[in-house]
Order: sequence, then structure tokens, then C-alpha cells
Amino acid sequence: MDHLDYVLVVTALSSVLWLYTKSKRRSPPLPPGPWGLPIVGNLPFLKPDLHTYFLDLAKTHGPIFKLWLGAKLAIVVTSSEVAREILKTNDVIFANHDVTAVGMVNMYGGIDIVLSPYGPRWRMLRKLCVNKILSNARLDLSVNLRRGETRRTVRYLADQARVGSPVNLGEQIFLMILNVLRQMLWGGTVEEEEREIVGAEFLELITEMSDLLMKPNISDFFPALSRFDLQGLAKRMRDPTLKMDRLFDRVIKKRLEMDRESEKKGEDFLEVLLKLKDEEDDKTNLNLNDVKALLMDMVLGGIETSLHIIEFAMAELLNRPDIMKRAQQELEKVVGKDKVVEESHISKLPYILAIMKETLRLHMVAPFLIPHRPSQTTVVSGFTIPKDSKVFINVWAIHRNPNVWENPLEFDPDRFLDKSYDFNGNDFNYLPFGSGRRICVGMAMGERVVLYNIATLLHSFAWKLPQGKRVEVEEKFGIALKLKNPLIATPVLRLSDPNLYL
Ligand code: HEM
Repeated sequence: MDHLDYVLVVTALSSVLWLYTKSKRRSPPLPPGPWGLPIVGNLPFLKPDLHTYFLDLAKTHGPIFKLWLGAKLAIVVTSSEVAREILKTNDVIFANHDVTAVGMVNMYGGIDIVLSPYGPRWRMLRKLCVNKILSNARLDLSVNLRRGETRRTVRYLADQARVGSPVNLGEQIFLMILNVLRQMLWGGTVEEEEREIVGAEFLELITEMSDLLMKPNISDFFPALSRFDLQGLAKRMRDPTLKMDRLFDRVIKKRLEMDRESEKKGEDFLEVLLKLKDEEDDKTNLNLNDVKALLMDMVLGGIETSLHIIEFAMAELLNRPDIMKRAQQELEKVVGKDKVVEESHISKLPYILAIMKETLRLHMVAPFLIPHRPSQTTVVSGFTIPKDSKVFINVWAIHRNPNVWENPLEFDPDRFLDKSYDFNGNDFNYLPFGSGRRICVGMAMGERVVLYNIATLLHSFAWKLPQGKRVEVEEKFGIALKLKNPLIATPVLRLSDPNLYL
């Protein structure tokens, strides 16, 4: 090799090396992750309780790892630092929710808040909810709609208490929350006799839709196959969605037929939404489908979350009579035994609030939030996160991190009396409602409904378990995390005046 050749070879090699390091520098690698099979990736290895399975994987692969769910790349985050990078540092890029094939059928083609991509339409819907429907001022107007349903449950439980009969508490809480939400949506519209019919149908449809939304779907793992709907899930979702749509139509028609002048104004969501739709100077340009998609969001976002928090809280308290007693002492001091709890009391009940916060820490009902989806390829913690991947933030695991939470598996509301964690998502170790742009829009309502109903159940009744029994507080993964086994307990009247149970 003469000198010129030597120079050429060295130059060529250096250029290749330079290009290689440059390209390396330009695109960091994907996060690490477990090996998968060709085509199906990690799908065959998934376990039903995804939240615990993902935590186990994080122990091997670190706070950010990847999985191939068929052709779809999933990124799983298990630390508050990485969660912050996603939800705060890169919040606009991650401000979309992942869209599923069945969700699109259920949500009028994705025109609702949850599935709308971040942009002007989502902003308009969100503003409408925050200012006109779910604000504290608006919720103050509908306090009686909520109160009536809770009192109805108290009457039923009091009847059972008088005969010493155990109740399926989870079932009762479900019915109570379902009815509270139904009342908020259109309670001022539907008359008493029709209420029962609409209620029974409502319960059936919600259960069916939640089940379908949870089913793993080939259409999501291989989007190119989605038009074949190989498991028939989209087709199956059409039926309950159509029935719910007809139910919405019925109540909307009823509302439109009512003599508006003679009705009380501004109580239920439907009335507010229809009024907005008809306002001439309204800039939202809402149409009927928009109204129905918003009602659907409230139905699916508002019921399962609140109901499971109350159920988990009651399950924990039944195992901890000392904590239940402290909560009841607080209620006696603030409300007294000669009155019933009202929503106006809840801001004066810090221990009940601590019970709600601790329940949400230990049993995060939306364990991965609603999975987010980056609108462009970006780098997080030194790894490339490609556009459109599905990002699971395992908040359930973050809430149990032993480096942050002392004795994380113990139910201890006191930790929230000492530290000022709130629900606003500012501390990335505690994110029960999410954080940033997509934080839960129904937070104010969820907080009221949960606090008021826990307070009422504890104030009106002492609760007994069969002799020597404990509640197994086990979790079951689903669209919302729920208690695995039925919660059976016997209510015992606590208040001396029988009129307080009417
Ligand atoms: C206490 C009960 C509740 C909890 C724990 C809860 C939790 C959450 C969480 C974790 C998210 C996802 C945040 C994210 O993706 O980053 C969310 C979103 C949402 N929640 Fe809630 N929620 C509750 C009650 C409600 C209620 C009562 C409603 C409505 C009536 C509601 C409506 C929604 C909607 C529409 C979204 C989507 C917001 C968006 O995409 O911009 N939630 N919620």
C-alpha cells in the first residue's frame, strides 16, 4: 500500500466511524425490554394483572422499558422522574391519548374529550366541561340531585341494619354511584316513573361496554388488520353503543319537549349542554353527537372510578377498626350525631380526605392513567420513544415505591396528614388524577362524590364483619382497578334518631 492508498483508507475508515457515531448520537436506542417472538412480540407472555406484571418487568429492565404488542410498540414507565419528563417536560408531545378500535366505535368515532387529539377541538370540549359542567360553581347547583340518591341508599341500608342482614356493600355502592351520576347527567329531566327503567338499562349497558373496552384486541396490535375486526369486538361494541345512543336520544327528546319556562334551570348536565348547543352566540358549534359523546365520557369516566375508590376505602377500613373509629370521631365532632352529613361538611373533614388520598395511593384505580401517545418521535431519559407508541405510566407502581413511601403496602391515612400531597399532579410521586394537560377533567366532582359518600356510610352506620373474618383486599385489573372478591358486611345503626335514616 503506497502512502496515498494509506491516507485514503484511513480517511474512509474515519469517515465511516464519524458517520456511525454521529448517527448513534442522533438517534439514541429504543428502551431495553424483554425478548419477544417474531410477529407477536411479547403478547404471548402478558399476564392478566398487567400492573403487577409490568412492575416485575421493571425490576429487570429498569424505569423505562419497551414491549412489542404485535406491531405496536408499548413503552412502560415506572419512575416519577421519567413520568415528569413525559407529563411535564414533554407535555405537549405526549398530550394525546392512545386510541383503540373498540373505543372509536364506543365514542362516536373519537369526537369525545378522551379520544380527541390535543388541539383546538379538544381545548374547546375541555373548556366547556371545566367552565360549564364540572366546575365547583356548577356542582353546587346540583347538590340536591346527588344527595337524593345517597339518602335513598342510606334508607335501604338502614332497613337491612334493622333486621341484622349482611349486605353486598360493593353492589350497593355501585348502584348508588350509578344513580348519582345518572342524576347529574339528566336527573332534572327524567320523571320518577321513567327513572327506574332508564336506570336498569343503564346499568346493563355500562357493564357491557366496560367489559368490551378491556378486551385485548388484535385490531390494536396489528392496525393493518383492524378493518377485518377478527375477534368481532368492534361489531359487539356497536350493539350496547347503539342502545346507549337511543337512551340518550330518549332523554334528549324528553328534555326538548319540556316546557322550559316551568322547569328549574341549570341543574343537570344535559340541560346545560342543550342550552349551549342552542345559544346563538355560542362559539362551540356543538351538535347532538357532540353532546352524546360528552355524556358517554362522563358515564365511563365517572362511575367506575368513584365506585371502586369507595369500595376499596370501605374494605381497608373494615380491616382497621382503629382508623374507622377515628374517622367516625371526626364526623361526630364536625357533623354531630343529631344531623346527617351534607356536602358542605366535607371541606371540614381532613381525616376523611386523608382516607381518600391513601386509598388512591394504595389502590390507584386508573393504574396506567389513560395510556398516552406521542405525536412525534422524541427522546426520554436517553431513549428514543417513537411517534404513536403506546405509553403506560405505571402510577400504581410509583405509588408503592419504597424509596418514597414508608411501609408502602400499609394502609395509613396519617401519611397524608403530615405531607401536603394534593390531587393536582404537581408531585410526580402522587398522580391519582394524572398530571398536566390531560389531568382528569372530573376531579372536582370525583372528590365530592367520593368524600360525601364515604363520610355518609361511616357516619350513619357502624360496620361489622362476620366473627373473626378479615376482608381480603385483593385487586383485579380492569378498565378501572377493582376489588377482587365481594365485600360483604353488616350495617349497624349509629344515629339515635330514626328520622335521620329517612
Ligand atoms: C375520583 C374519581 C376519578 C379518578 C381517580 C379519575 C382519574 C382519571 C385519570 C387518572 C385520568 C387520566 C389522566 C391522563 O390520562 O393523564 C382521567 C381522565 C378523565 N376523567 Fe377522570 N377520574 C375520576 C372521576 C371522573 C369523573 C367524575 C369524570 C366525569 C364526570 C371524569 C372524567 C374524565 C375525563 C373526561 C377524562 C379525560 C380527560 C382528557 O382526555 O382531557 N373522571 N381521570
